[in-house]
Amino acid sequence: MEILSGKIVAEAVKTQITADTILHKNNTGITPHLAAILIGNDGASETYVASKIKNCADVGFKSTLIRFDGDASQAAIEAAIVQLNNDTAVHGILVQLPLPKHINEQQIINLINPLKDVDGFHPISIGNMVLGNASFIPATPYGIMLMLKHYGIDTVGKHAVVIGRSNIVGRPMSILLSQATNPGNCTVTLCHSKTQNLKAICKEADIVIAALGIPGFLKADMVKEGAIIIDVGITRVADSSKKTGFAIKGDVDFDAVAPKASFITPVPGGVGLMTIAALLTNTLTAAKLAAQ
Ligand SMILES: Nc1nc2c(c(=O)[nH]1)N[C@@H](CN(C=O)c1ccc(C(=O)N[C@@H](CCC(=O)O)C(=O)O)cc1)CN2
Repeated sequence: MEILSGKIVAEAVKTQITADTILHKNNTGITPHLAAILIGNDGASETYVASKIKNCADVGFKSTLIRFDGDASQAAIEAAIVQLNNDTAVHGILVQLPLPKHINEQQIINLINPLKDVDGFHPISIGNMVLGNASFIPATPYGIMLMLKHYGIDTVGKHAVVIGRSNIVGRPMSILLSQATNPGNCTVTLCHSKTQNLKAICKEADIVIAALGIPGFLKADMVKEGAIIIDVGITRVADSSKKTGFAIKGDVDFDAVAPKASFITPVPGGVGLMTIAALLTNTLTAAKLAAQ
């Protein structure tokens, strides 16, 4: 069994981005610039956005954080997006999810200029991804693809089971793994809360992507010997032994599943870190596109 380290791969991706950013600055005089919108004060979202801002600085990007109170109006958030769309010094825009219940999420996403849609959530980005055209790929599935590639894992012809059909992870992951690339070229089964015989389906899988948000859901008796296990879960579970008061738990029962796996991602230190690395990759691409 080999652990797929998000820490190692994300560092490698960031080293490459740092070098490319220096080149881009030397050639164009332009510094890639990411704008992040954070609404409310959800603890996990605060952590992820803070990490995005820090990582931008690490690779030589500019970043701007725009904060709204949790009761901000749809109109106020939309006005901020329009302003960022019109700001030629900003290359990438993201709105941290989830949003407060009173905000229409799709309407917000639809408003982002697709050329600055570094989260890859805009319908144009999703459409291009499905068609196999150049596009911004949602950061978590993109990060997983970068990780599989880094470790030289051959996925061609393999049966991949994706558990979870969210627009930001499961659904795009199923599309990417089905594309005629390597990683890719998988036969994909996309499972969700209404799937029958989930255990039997998982047991058939050469690759399992667990992205359902239930800590420890994937047990050892649900996976076959030698399977590749990718854990997308990042649930905060109360843990008084931690300074923070919580532990981060994946969707995989790691200790029980790891001995059966050929490769497995840890939580923390796996897919989460790749999400940030992929976002940086998309932001540099957006800056390069703007300079053309
Ligand atoms: N606008 C977006 N919102 C959300 C996305 C996204 O891609 N775009 N994905 C997730 C959250 N997410 C990024 O925003 C994210 C999740 C996890 C991590 C990460 O680094 N995890 C670490 C642990 C960090 C910690 O909690 O201490 C790890 O797994 O090692 C980064 C980004 C939902 N929202």
